[in-house]
Amino acid sequence: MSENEQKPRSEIADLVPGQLKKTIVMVGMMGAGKTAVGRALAARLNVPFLDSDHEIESAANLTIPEIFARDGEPFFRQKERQVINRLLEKERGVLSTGGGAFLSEENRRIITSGGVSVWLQADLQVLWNRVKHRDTRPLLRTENPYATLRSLYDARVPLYALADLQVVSDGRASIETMVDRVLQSLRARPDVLEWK
Ligand SMILES: Nc1ncnc2c1ncn2[C@@H]1O[C@H](COP(=O)(O)OP(=O)(O)OP(=O)(O)O)[C@@H](O)[C@H]1O
Ligand SMILES: O=C(O)C1=C[C@@H](O)[C@@H](O)[C@H](O)C1
Ligand SMILES: [Mg+2]
Repeated sequence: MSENEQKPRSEIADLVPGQLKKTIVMVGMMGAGKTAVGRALAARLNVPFLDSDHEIESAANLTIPEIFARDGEPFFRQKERQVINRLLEKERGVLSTGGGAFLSEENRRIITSGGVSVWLQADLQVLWNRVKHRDTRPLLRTENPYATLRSLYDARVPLYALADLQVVSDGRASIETMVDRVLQSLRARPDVLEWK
C-alpha cells in the first residue's frame, strides 16, 4: 500500500469519536452502500442503526418488491416519508435511507433539520456492479436494467448533491474504509460529532 493510501487511516486513528449530537443520515443511489456503511458506522460509533427500507418492510411484513407490486410506488413513498419522520424523532444514531428518499423536497427538509445528510457518491459502473446480481430493487425490473439505472443516476445526482456532506465510494474502498471516510468528513462538523 502506498504512503498516500495509508494517510487517511492514520489521521483518523489518532482521533476518537465522542458524543453524537445529530443523527447521521446516509443518502445516495441504490448500491451506494447506505445500508452496509451505515450499519458499520453505527457500530464504530456505538450508536443505534436504523434503515428506512427495513423499517417499512417489517411494519408491512412484506418485502419492498411486494409493497411496490401490491400498493404501488406512491404508497411506498408515503410510508417512507412517515418512517423517516418517525426515525428522526427517535434517539440519535445512524439512519440509512432508501435510494429515492432524498429526492423529495419534504424529506430533504426533514432530514436537514433533524440530522446531517451524507451522500455516498459512487459512479454508475460501481453501482451497477453492486446491484446487477440482485432482484430486490423493483425499479430495476425493466427490460434494460442498466439503462434504467443510468437514467435514474442522471436524474438524481443533482439532488443528492444537495446533501450536507459528500463521501466518495470508488469501488475499491472497503466498507470499513468508507466508515473512515465518513468520519473524516465529519471532522468539519463538530456540531454533529464531538472528538476526544
Ligand atoms: N465499500 C464497499 N465495499 C464492498 N461492498 C460494498 C461496499 N459498499 C456496499 N457494498 C455492497 O454492495 C451491496 C449494496 O450495498 P447496500 O445494500 O449497502 O446499498 P444501499 O445504498 O443500501 O442500496 P439501497 O438503496 O438499494 O438500499 C451490498 O452487497 C454491500 O455489501
Ligand atoms: O432508489 C430507489 O428509489 C429505491 C431504493 C431502495 O433503497 C428502495 O427504497 C426501493 O427499492 C427504491
Ligand atoms: Mg439500503
